[in-house]
Amino acid sequence: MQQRHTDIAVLGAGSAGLSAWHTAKKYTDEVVLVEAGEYGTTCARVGCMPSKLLIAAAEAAHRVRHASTFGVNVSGIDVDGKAVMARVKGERDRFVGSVLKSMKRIPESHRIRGYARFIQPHTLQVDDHTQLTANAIVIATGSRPSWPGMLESAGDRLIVNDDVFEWDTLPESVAVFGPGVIGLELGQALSRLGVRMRMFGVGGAIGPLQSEKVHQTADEVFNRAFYLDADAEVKHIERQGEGVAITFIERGSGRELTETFDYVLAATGRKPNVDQLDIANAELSLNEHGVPNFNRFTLQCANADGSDSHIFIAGDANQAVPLLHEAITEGQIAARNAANLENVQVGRRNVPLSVVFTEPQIAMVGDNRPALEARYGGCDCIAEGGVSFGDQGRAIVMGENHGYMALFAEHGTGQFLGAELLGPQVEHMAHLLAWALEQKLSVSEMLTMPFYHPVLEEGLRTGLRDLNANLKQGSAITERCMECGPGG
Ligand SMILES: Cc1cc2nc3c(=O)[nH]c(=O)nc-3n(C[C@H](O)[C@H](O)[C@H](O)COP(=O)(O)OP(=O)(O)OC[C@H]3O[C@@H](n4cnc5c(N)ncnc54)[C@H](O)[C@@H]3O)c2cc1C
Ligand SMILES: NC(=O)c1ccc[n+]([C@@H]2O[C@H](COP(=O)([O-])OP(=O)(O)OC[C@H]3O[C@@H](n4cnc5c(N)ncnc54)[C@H](O)[C@@H]3O)[C@@H](O)[C@H]2O)c1
Repeated sequence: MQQRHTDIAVLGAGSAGLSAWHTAKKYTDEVVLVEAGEYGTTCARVGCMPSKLLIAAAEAAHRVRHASTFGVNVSGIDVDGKAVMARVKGERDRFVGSVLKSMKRIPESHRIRGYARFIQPHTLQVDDHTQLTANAIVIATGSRPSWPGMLESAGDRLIVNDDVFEWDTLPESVAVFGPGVIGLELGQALSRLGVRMRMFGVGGAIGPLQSEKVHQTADEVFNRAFYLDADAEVKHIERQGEGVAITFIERGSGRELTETFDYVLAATGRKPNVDQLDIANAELSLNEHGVPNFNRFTLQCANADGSDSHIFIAGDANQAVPLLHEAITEGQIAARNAANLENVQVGRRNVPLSVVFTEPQIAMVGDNRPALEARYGGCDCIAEGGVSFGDQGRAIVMGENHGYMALFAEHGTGQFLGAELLGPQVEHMAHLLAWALEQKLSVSEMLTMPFYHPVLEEGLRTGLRDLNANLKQGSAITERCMECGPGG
């Protein structure tokens, strides 16, 4: 057994762990990165990048299929599943390759391969070959898919996102459980690629949406494209022959149907990889899910006795905001503080921003409505405005005029607070709004910004004008912004 000591041990060479390692290295030469699995990160191997590659193929198929909307007739469309998956995997390998290349910047002497577990608060066992003690530790072990027991009846046909990106070709059919972020992105992509797909949820949730109006619009728009029952009644799941038979009550008709699918894709959430760390030996204060309690601004964990720990937790492992850009920021903050235990500082956190790459896209900026209600404690301080993309000029031009945006601001100050967007390419608008929120702009200040014509952002201007009117800081909109250009 090798005995080793280091200033800082970083557990997990994912996006959070890598950003932690590089930050820590600025403060000390004694930083060890421990990785249990393959190098390459979840984002590049089975997350952000391969999912966007599959979506890109699906968009191509969708464009061709709907070219006749523009008077362009394409005879026949043939989705070559093998070619689709070959490109997904080929480009995915390129992204993984660039991560692997960047790993070379981390000397071998700073890396340990193996699964880390706590023996004591400062001591880790890595597989059965190394005992590592560290002055400070950054847990950056990520998360993994989780699913309810009922899906286990699908046997070897139960799959998760990781499995999709190993396919050599597309299957005939998939039942997706979980209309969350992963389910919506992958389910819609598969459907557009010609895979027979039904999507089942519980409790009615669709992605991260909270605004009733946006949620309702999403339910309608997605259901025009594919079968989505966000509050499904699934009676029975059984592994049968070459697939899985699912008995459910069909939305709309109310009929009990039994349909067979090649696979059941579990997209029912992810759980942080802290349950197999022997975390009890770290003597930390844990929440009801067994995840260490930590400070969101310092990433420092709390000891069981309430004092500050030498352990930090970053990225999906802490379950707070499981997004790539947050994982990187958290890795930096955690490592900076792990290297300065006597002078732990609050790190700068950006305003919440997330995008779901469906079509129409979903984007969330700032706190959502329930979070704002909680913050303002029912003081009637929040104004809401909104606009449909239904008759937005550029969206009509593109043949993508569906969706709705809800915008929030503070009464009195007129300060912009956040938004829920469902619409064409709202990823870009969401960035503008996040930047405006970072700058603490008021709605009237945002309205003084330039808006080109004809662009989707003119729809945003209409929404902001509606919000401004509801703030009682501007004139009410009686009709769309025709003086700003047609279809604004
Ligand atoms: C399908 C999918 C699509 C996504 N799309 C997006 C997107 O479009 N945009 C976005 O912002 N986010 C997206 N995400 C989320 C994003 O991928 C994650 O937030 C991000 O990858 C988390 O990084 P991480 O470093 O916390 O975890 P990871 O990259 O998973 O790294 C954790 C590492 O820790 C290792 N490890 C675990 N336990 C141990 C141990 N005990 N000892 C040593 N090593 C250990 C693991 O092997 C792993 O390498 C997506 C996720 C999925 C699954
Ligand atoms: N575009 C992006 O940024 C992106 C893409 C993919 C993933 N991610 C990240 O990964 C995280 C995890 O994504 P996810 O989709 O696994 O989780 P999620 O929490 O977004 O969605 C899980 C969904 O499963 C549903 N569900 C739970 N139990 C169910 C059951 N028994 N039957 C049917 N449905 C059930 C939930 O109601 C929810 O809608 C996201 O929160 C996000 O942070 C981000």
